[in-house]
Amino acid sequence: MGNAFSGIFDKLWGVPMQLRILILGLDGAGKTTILYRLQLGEVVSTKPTIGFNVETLNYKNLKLNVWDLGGQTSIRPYWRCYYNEAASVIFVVDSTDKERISLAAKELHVMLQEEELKDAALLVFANKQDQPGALSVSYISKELNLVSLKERSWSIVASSAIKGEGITEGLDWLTDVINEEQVQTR
Ligand SMILES: Nc1nc2c(ncn2[C@@H]2O[C@H](COP(=O)(O)OP(=O)(O)OP(=O)(O)O)[C@@H](O)[C@H]2O)c(=O)[nH]1
Ligand SMILES: [Mg+2]
Repeated sequence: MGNAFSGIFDKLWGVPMQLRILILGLDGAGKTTILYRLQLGEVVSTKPTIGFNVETLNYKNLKLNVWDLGGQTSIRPYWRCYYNEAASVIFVVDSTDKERISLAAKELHVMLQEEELKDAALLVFANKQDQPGALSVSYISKELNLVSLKERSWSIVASSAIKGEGITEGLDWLTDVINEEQVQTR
């Protein structure tokens, strides 16, 4: 993990660090809602994303370039165009979408096999927890086979982008991991 982070940090030495974070996941999972919840602290009304949204967030001591990519089937092949130098991936799961949890798992593992993402920390949001019957974090964790990720820093956090729950907790974990890596590479 050290090399990728050291590359990112070396380039930015002495200036506010900018880190590329990707938000990925199937269509309708809540990626855009999470991005603007993070940036504006409120719920925005969204349309399916064709292409991407990118916003810069100042979070703690970090400057984050957060890329929210469209998740529709026809757009997913373009995710790879954004992998270069991504410090981490936020993968959003719609916890009410029981039919597509295995598809979400497949897309996650295909994505994680990419060489460019081998050092990227992974934060999974089990989103839409405000909905009745939402799948639990432990169920989603098993379905996504997260325990198989031996060489990667990962965490899964229950969230509701609508209610604003879990989002800060997840980002705190992510920025802590990034900061730890920074210390290790100094
Ligand atoms: N109940 C509930 N609805 C949510 C939550 N997060 C997002 N939504 C709703 O889910 C729908 C899709 O949200 P988006 O943020 O547009 O989803 P997306 O992942 O960006 O979808 P694509 O752009 O198509 O990939 C919207 O109607 C949101 O309001 C949540 O935590 N709870
Ligand atoms: Mg979107």
